[in-house]
Amino acid sequence: MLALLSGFAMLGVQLWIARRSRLRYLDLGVWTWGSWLLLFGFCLLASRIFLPLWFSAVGGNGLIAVGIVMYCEGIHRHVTGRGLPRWWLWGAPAVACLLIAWMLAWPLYLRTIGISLLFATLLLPGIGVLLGPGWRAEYSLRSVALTLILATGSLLLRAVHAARHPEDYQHLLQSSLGQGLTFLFSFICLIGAGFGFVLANFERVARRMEDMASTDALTGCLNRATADALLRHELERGRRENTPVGFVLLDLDHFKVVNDTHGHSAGDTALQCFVAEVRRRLRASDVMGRWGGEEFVLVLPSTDQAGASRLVEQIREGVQALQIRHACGEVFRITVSAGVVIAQPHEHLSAEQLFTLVDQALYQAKGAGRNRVHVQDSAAPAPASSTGAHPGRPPFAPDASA
Ligand SMILES: Nc1nc2c(ncn2[C@@H]2O[C@H](COP(=O)(O)OP(=O)(O)OP(=O)(O)O)[C@@H](O)[C@H]2O)c(=O)[nH]1
Repeated sequence: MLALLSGFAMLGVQLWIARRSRLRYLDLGVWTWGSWLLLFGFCLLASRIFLPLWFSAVGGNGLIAVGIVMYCEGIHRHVTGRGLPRWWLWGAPAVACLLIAWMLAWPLYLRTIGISLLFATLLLPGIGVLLGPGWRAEYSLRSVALTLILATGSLLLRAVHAARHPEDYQHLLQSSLGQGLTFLFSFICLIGAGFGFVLANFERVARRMEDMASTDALTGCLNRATADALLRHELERGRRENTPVGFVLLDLDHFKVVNDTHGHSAGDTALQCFVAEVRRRLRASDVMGRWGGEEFVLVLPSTDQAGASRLVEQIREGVQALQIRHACGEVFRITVSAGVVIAQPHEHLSAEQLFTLVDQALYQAKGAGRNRVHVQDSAAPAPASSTGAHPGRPPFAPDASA
């Protein structure tokens, strides 16, 4: 009992401290409460020598039952973004407390069987969600699933032990290796699950930070540095595997007018709708990045000129057909111009040269009246500087991928 008390006290303190750091917005709060409830539950059970039996048994086991439900609530919130169904969250602890009170009249070995089965049942919703959607979330959640399964198994073992050795369960302070070990092991597993849950929360924060460092917050596209790094990677792979790589620069037409006419937030909505429209036409291996403002790039591995032109023409038509509905109900349309270049493996074009060429192609598309696609021949000489490129564009920044 002392081991469990100190274990849950340590877990509670660590969760509480973790919550005061950058993890405060996560679901650790519910687990912290669950851990305190389990700790107080065990304190009440341990005080049965001083307190009336009904008080320590119902209060202690009841608090442990509520603590287990809180753990499952935390797992559900973490994995699904929603808590347990309300009827279970409130109903399960209430029914558990009633059952525990009812079991008081039973012989001790039967009460042990009943309470062990009750706790094991309360753990099931947490295990279920961890083995389902939780299995594909953070890796640390798998260790939480495993430890909760071990805790449930140990509780079941305790029930079996009590059924087969009722003589070991004659009075509360009777020592028995079988019942002591199963009890200790099941709750040590719960403590282990708590530490696994903290790790899963850290894993989630790390993943969010990684996403924030590599993606654009408004559109969810890769940011410029990441897209640039992937372009270089795909060029290298294209050379090695002797396959062409398509590079596309997309620029929304007269986007300043969209902002000026409909407002900046309508412009943001247009950018999001545009990205969704483009993305649904891409293959999983294609890369879409936001190069800046209303400019986006596509890196299309193993794509020849015919394939890239067809795709970009479809994108242009799709964008033209989009009806963008702003929050105030206003509907408006946008168009896009695109420059396309194909890097042939034997040409050994650098990312900088490719960008200069695609920039020229976009300039042609804009100059020809916008809402069109211009395919640039990669054999055309690339100018040494950005002279003649799309006016107003910052030159290609080779350090963007650094
Ligand atoms: N709403 C919104 N507007 C943006 C964002 N990023 C850039 N813009 C706007 O995009 C506009 C780009 O304007 P310009 O570079 O003049 O280009 P344009 O009006 O699209 O004209 P062309 O490209 O020549 O067809 C500017 O008004 C920027 O403020 C953004 O994240 N949200």
